[in-house]
Amino acid sequence: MAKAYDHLFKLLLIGDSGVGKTCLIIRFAEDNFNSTYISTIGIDFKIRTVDIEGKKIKLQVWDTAGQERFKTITTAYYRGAMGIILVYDITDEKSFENIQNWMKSIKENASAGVERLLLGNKCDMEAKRKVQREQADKLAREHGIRFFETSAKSSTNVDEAFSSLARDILLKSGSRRSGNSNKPPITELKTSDKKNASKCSLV
Ligand SMILES: Nc1nc2c(ncn2[C@@H]2O[C@H](COP(=O)(O)OP(=O)(O)OP(=O)(O)O)[C@@H](O)[C@H]2O)c(=O)[nH]1
Repeated sequence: MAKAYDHLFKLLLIGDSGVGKTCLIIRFAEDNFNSTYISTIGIDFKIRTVDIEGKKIKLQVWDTAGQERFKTITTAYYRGAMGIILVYDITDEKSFENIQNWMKSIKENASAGVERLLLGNKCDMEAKRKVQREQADKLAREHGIRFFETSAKSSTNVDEAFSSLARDILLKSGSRRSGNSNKPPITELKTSDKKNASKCSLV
């Protein structure tokens, strides 16, 4: 029997409580959204297989609780992750300021070569925006990582964000084997990101 996938990548979502980590995963894995807030207890995961560069990539996406009291449990899962998605809420400045602490937590707990991605979620709530796109763009550049504004509610950029991270992991694993890097530079993504940003603010 043919193998159902070519690669299995483990991804992890981290960020403050209430920024929308669970909703992003449910949108990505089940194409669904629920506005009732049920805070995650500990850790959970969902699976979706995507097609990238002709390869079937099975993504095992781990959802962590943002609440401080679960930190000991959740940080134990950092080590096994190949990609970590840092999420803040564009209507909550504190959740953006805390990204620096989440970055620190990655440094302390994750594997050295882990791919990171920054997401500003809830971009459907433009009227309540507190974090400007440019601020997050600057932070992402300082850390040399990609950045998307997303909405789990309107489905904006959710597939794009997960696929982009999976592609970077795939290219990295390929280049590790062949000794060269095919990863498009982060600046090359600017044009498409800008397009998505305007789409985002129109929602
Ligand atoms: N408007 C809007 N609301 C969202 C979006 N994503 C999540 N929410 C709402 O934000 C609240 C929190 O979402 P969750 O996905 O549970 O947040 P979380 O980050 O998993 O929270 P913890 O489990 O406590 O860490 C819920 O009421 C969601 O409906 C979004 O893109 N837009």
